[in-house]
Amino acid sequence: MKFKIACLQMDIAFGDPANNYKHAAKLMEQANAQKPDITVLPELWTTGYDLDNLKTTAEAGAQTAKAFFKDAAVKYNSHFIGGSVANKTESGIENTLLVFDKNGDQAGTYSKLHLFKLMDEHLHLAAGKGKGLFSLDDHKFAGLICYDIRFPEWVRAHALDDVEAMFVVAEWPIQRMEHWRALLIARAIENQCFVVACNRAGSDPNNTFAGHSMVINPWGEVIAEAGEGEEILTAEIDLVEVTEARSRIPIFTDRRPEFY
Ligand SMILES: NC(=O)CCC(=O)C(=O)O
Repeated sequence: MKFKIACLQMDIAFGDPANNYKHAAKLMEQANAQKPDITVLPELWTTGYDLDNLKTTAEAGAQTAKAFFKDAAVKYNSHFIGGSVANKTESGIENTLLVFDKNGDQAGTYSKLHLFKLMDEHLHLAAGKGKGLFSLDDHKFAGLICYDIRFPEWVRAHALDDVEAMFVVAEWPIQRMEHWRALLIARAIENQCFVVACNRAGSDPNNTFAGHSMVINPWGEVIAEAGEGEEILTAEIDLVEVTEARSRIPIFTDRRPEFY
């Protein structure tokens, strides 16, 4: 099955959800010209990394974002990997990815498991507890958030659940852009799956972000890559390539987990 993907590599206004909602809505309207099957947004796109003010800007149960994606999915007849938002839960504020299918039904959710100390996440956020698995059109996918890509064992745990594409939403700074590219390509090669990675563009008071959203095939070939600025990156993925790669080099049956 083929899916047309649109990554909304948006700039994000620091701590200003109202403006970010307006801006995301405008980009969705523009992306609709390409009629994407799956639309992807970046990490913490409603607030950016304004972590000091999350107590006021985080949404209880991510309710506003959920209503926004429910409407957008039906309006644009697109599945949404709705980036992540600051989500007030009983355990604290989580960095939560939302997935809505094109009928407007929530298809998945995942709260970031690995908190990134270099950007103070551990001081403001509560870590998630489960995997980011979901299905769209009877295909298995996974959602990962930014720093998660530095944990190959976490990504592999999803691949072992027969995932065919991993969606990574991020706010990855430009200083470590070469890590971003290398890690994403490695995760695609070693798990023989598509990797669709949507980063943000622009700057906040502490960081300039890399952009360079990417779509990578199961051979590790970059089939689409954005520049540094705001951009809608589109690409088509054909999941038959996952089956082909996995039968040509059968790493999943050749594994020797009894020795690991
Ligand atoms: N938002 C993040 O998780 C950033 C991760 C990052 O920059 C890294 O180098 O890892």
